[in-house]
Amino acid sequence: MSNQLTIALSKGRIFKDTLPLLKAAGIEPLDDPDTSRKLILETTQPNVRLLVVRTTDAPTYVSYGAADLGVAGKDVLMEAPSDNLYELLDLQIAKCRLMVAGPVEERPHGHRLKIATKYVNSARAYYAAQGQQVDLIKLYGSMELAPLIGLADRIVDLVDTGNTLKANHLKPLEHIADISSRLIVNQHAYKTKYAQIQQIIEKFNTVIGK
Ligand SMILES: Nc1ncnc2c1ncn2[C@@H]1O[C@H](COP(=O)(O)OP(=O)(O)OP(=O)(O)O)[C@@H](O)[C@H]1O
Ligand SMILES: O=P(O)(O)OC[C@H]1O[C@H](OP(=O)(O)OP(=O)(O)O)[C@H](O)[C@@H]1O
Repeated sequence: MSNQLTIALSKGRIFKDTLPLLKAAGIEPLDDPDTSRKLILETTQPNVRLLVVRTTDAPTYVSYGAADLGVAGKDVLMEAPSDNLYELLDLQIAKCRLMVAGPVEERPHGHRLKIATKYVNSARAYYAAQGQQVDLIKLYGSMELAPLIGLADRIVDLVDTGNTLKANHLKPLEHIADISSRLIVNQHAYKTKYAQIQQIIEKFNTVIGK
């Protein structure tokens, strides 16, 4: 049986915050994804490689078994649940909140609330639970722009420091969920590579929460 282990990570925040965890497990990439164009990174452990994927694609690679492990934000996992994977560990990295936000000075609106978001499924579930009918507008980024320009009344987006909201004359209104990144594993790989994965989890646990 192959002891090759493949881990899917997205560039940027998740990659940077996962590095200290990987390092504790003796895994260090041989290339820096910010400067290299390589999408498969070899590591200091010859049997471990990292895949550089888009944030929203990490669960897909793991779900299909193209990666054994991956790191994904809870926002991504909530928005598009995948089959064939387990959420193993809360890595306590990339922490933020999924929130409803709106203009500092709310304009009166005589219509159903228009909500712009890239998290349409999470937003739909949230408003359904509130018993509130809203119109959802799917965006892929720069959500904060929508209320400024009259495309929507409110947004559902991630908030950390609140600086992006503030810079755009918006304020947080309602808390939907606390978000952090999770270690996800393909269910089949978890069985066949159990000892190897368990070892990594133990090393990760020595760093988490410090
Ligand atoms: N401001 C933030 N503070 C802390 N964590 C955040 C923040 N914004 C996003 N995150 C978390 O980090 C994850 C990755 O976010 P990141 O900004 O690196 O990628 P992205 O912009 O969502 O993806 P892409 O650039 O591929 O479109 C998100 O899914 C979320 O869980
Ligand atoms: O409350 P704050 O600390 O300002 O963080 C919130 C911002 O962070 C995220 O964007 P990010 O910085 O990841 O940019 P991106 O969505 O363009 O990747 C999110 O979409 C918000 O815009």
